[in-house]
Amino acid sequence: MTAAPVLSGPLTAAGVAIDLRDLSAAYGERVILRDLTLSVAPGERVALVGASGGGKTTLLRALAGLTPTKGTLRVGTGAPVRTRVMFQEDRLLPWLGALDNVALGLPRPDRFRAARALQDVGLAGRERAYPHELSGGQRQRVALARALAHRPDLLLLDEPFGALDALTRADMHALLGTLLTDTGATTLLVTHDLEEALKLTDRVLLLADGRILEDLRVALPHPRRRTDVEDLRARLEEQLHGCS
Ligand SMILES: Nc1ncnc2c1ncn2[C@@H]1O[C@H](COP(=O)(O)OP(=O)(O)OP(=O)(O)O)[C@@H](O)[C@H]1O
Repeated sequence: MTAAPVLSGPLTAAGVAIDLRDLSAAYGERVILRDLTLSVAPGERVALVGASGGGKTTLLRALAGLTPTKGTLRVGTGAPVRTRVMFQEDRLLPWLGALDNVALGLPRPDRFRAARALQDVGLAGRERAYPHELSGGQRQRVALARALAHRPDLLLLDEPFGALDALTRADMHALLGTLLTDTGATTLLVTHDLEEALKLTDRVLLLADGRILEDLRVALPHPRRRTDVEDLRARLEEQLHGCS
């Protein structure tokens, strides 16, 4: 287990508000999101859970501007928004070392943030390591560092730990819990792991058939332990079974 580091000032960002009204999205004739209305406060951490095919990834893609939508979709106040997405696969470039992967796309004066971000995810000393020289968990740490080094206002996490074993995932939860508190980014996390949702976020949205069926606030202090979230998890599980 790596000690959870603390992000330094240069990596913090101002989260943005999200305002969706009657938002719909479709692939051809097939409607995926149906008249969604949702407000997310700046810096809020929200989990999207629900059965496969319910539209979670489509909603993330819409927020990243990658899926055409109808209705109102506002992210921030009109100024450019720094959005970063982290996926289940690390999507690192195999021919670049860890530091260069993190620095990719950063303006030259901001490159110092890459080393700092690697340090904050517990990979100081592995700057030159190529992706194939790192474990799956370490590669996801690099991917997380890459996202954070850009100081995102909006952080979109699409099942980022879905491919990791249970122990590595627990490590990543501890790490991400600390980093999210320090970054200030508005965060949306798509996950099938209810414990992950309840440990890391303050609000859990249950999405089914393109609609929000439940909007659950998690008013428990961080860091959260498994025992803290057990009741809520049972309630959510019931809801999930009810709509699958
Ligand atoms: N590019 C696409 N073209 C056509 N249909 C798509 C496309 N992407 C997704 N879909 C369909 O849209 C529906 C919603 O997909 P989406 O990935 O948003 O669901 P999800 O809730 O994230 O599912 P999962 O939990 O399995 O990742 C699915 O039925 C999927 O097959």
